[in-house]
Amino acid sequence: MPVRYELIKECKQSGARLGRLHTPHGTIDTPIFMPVGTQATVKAMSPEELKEMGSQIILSNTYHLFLRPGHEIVKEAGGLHTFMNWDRAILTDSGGFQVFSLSQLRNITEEGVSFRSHLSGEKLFISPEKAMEIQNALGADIIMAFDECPPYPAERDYVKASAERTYRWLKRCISAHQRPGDQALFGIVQGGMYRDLREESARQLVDLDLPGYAVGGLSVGEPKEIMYEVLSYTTPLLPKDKPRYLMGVGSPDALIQGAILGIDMFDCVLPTRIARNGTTMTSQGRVVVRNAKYARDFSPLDPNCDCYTCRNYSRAYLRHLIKADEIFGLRLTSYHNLYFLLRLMEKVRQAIMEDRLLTFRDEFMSQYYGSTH
Ligand SMILES: COC(=O)c1ccc(CCNc2nc3cc4nc(N)[nH]c(=O)c4cc3[nH]2)cc1
Ligand SMILES: [Zn+2]
Repeated sequence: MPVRYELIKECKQSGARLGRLHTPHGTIDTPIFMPVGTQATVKAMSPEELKEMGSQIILSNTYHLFLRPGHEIVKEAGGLHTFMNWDRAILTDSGGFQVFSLSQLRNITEEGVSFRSHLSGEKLFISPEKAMEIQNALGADIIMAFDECPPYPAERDYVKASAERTYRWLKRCISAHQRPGDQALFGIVQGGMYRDLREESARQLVDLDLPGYAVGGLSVGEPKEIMYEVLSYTTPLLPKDKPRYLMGVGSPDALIQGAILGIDMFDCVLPTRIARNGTTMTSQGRVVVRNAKYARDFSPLDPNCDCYTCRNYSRAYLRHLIKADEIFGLRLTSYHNLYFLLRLMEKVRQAIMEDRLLTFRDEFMSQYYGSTH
């Protein structure tokens, strides 16, 4: 059993849970935020810095590593953990979503997806079997089924046919998985924004008794209220004794609301991507530190944060570095944003322990967004 979820406590105020995810590369306290390291590095962060801020699991991408440097090279290096010098847990996404969000000239058939590399333009093809071959070579502790994430909005007929094909692809992934003893394969619930299709997809996946379940097809441009509505009727269909992973989420409010709705795992490029243009998340809300108003602001980025960035540098200095396009600038803002979200999830876990997650949400929302909404 490569990955085992231990349910510690259910929140009395909401659908939130406190859990522990035991993996061959360490134990993860849930609910958890996973920093995204798409190309075998969390951009601008070293493994030591990620450990220092308390990260227990990071995400990498099959699509990107297949294109460059190629999964054979990573395998020859001894796998992703050795290649990137990360001895804690890793989850790899299966490439379905990335093919659609990154490459041109795509054609999707029962067999798989053909596309042109966004790097070289060469014609490539990924099938469920290929996605498993790549992920087995990379060696992540948790791997994702090869699926289609339908666009938003999408016609019901399209979403229905897509979800049915994704289910057939999942069975092919299970058959093609070469390392079920040390890599846990998670299924991905699809079905768009259609309740009956979501319920059917969840039922089919639960019948396969998988080690974990992701909710896919969300955070694709739909209003947050719709995402929350889909979660409110989907997560209760998933087994309590298995981890639930909401893909591609997210912002502080969505992390808290997702936990309230019973999600245990989250990932998003948001904190590191916005850091690179000088946008930071602080206890008082977003601070766009490249803004002229911080030119002479010698106070810390976040007075309530004890991270390396906030203990040693001023907003004026950060603004200067970002404006000067200095690499150290995006390192400092990335470090803080990741630290902020990892601490936020710690506070969420503490609130679940004390049965006061809804109260915590209201307090956080009024501080961060200036109102409870
Ligand atoms: C500044 O912020 C940003 O740049 C930024 C970019 C993208 C997202 C959204 C990411 N959303 C998302 N990632 C996803 C990854 C997925 N993977 C699979 N296999 N299947 C899915 O069904 C799926 C859905 C997703 N939805 C959020 C934020
Ligand atoms: Zn900080």
